[in-house]
Amino acid sequence: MSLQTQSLGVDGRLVDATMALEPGTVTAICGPNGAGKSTLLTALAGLQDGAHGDVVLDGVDIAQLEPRERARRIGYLPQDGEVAWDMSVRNLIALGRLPHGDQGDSAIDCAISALDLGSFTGRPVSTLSGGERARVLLARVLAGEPDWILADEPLASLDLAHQFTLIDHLRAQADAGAGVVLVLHDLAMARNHADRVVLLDQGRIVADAKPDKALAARTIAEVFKVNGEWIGPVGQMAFSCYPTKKDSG
Ligand SMILES: Nc1ncnc2c1ncn2[C@@H]1O[C@H](COP(=O)(O)OP(=O)(O)OP(=O)(O)O)[C@@H](O)[C@H]1O
Repeated sequence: MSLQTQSLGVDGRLVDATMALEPGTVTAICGPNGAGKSTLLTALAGLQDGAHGDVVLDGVDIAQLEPRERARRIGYLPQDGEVAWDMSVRNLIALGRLPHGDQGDSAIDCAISALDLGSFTGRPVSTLSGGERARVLLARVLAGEPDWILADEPLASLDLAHQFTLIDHLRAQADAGAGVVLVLHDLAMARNHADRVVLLDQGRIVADAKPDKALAARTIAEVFKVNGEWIGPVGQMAFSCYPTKKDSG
């Protein structure tokens, strides 16, 4: 169940990304705006136009996989998920079963419960708030029960309670053997909840290590140009930024 890349690149956007992702773990991809996080995640899903190099899933180049097989194995949530046409929440989530060609009621129910969507199932998607819609789109991915869950900023529009519910659920998926790869802007979420952080800057991997190493304060200062320090107990840390100096003149 390994997912590996070799010299993965997209001209002008991603350079020579080589890594081996582990099933059963949560990996966070972090970095400043424009660093190449979404490009890397999309390429990992085999969906990035113009990508060169290799993405290998269990020894097979994903470019060789039939799209339906690839979709069964890799669930991908893009950054700004669009809903092409209006339908009920349950029907949209059920689309996650398409690669399997079955109804998958228990998987759909499980995804609905994981994302706390029980009271929304009959609602048209067009009537949901942004955060509610984001949860539905993620539930569609989970309903497909993929081996790999690749999600681009899945926490971005969720309130605090739903962020933690989702992180707990993704951790449970990893504990059950799935590989979880998340683009995260929230460095504290990455530090506290990921097993590993891949840090990108200007299209290059500048760190690939356990969160405390990849997100050391010195590295954050170099990459994000923000000085500060980690505070709080392990597992509940926050990054406290130092005030920016202002010119007195
Ligand atoms: N379709 C495109 N064509 C050309 N360049 C693009 C395209 N999409 C993104 N880029 C550029 O590629 C680089 C990487 O973009 P990417 O979306 O991967 O960054 P990111 O790290 O996910 O950024 P953010 O945190 O802002 O979402 C950026 O410089 C971006 O402007």
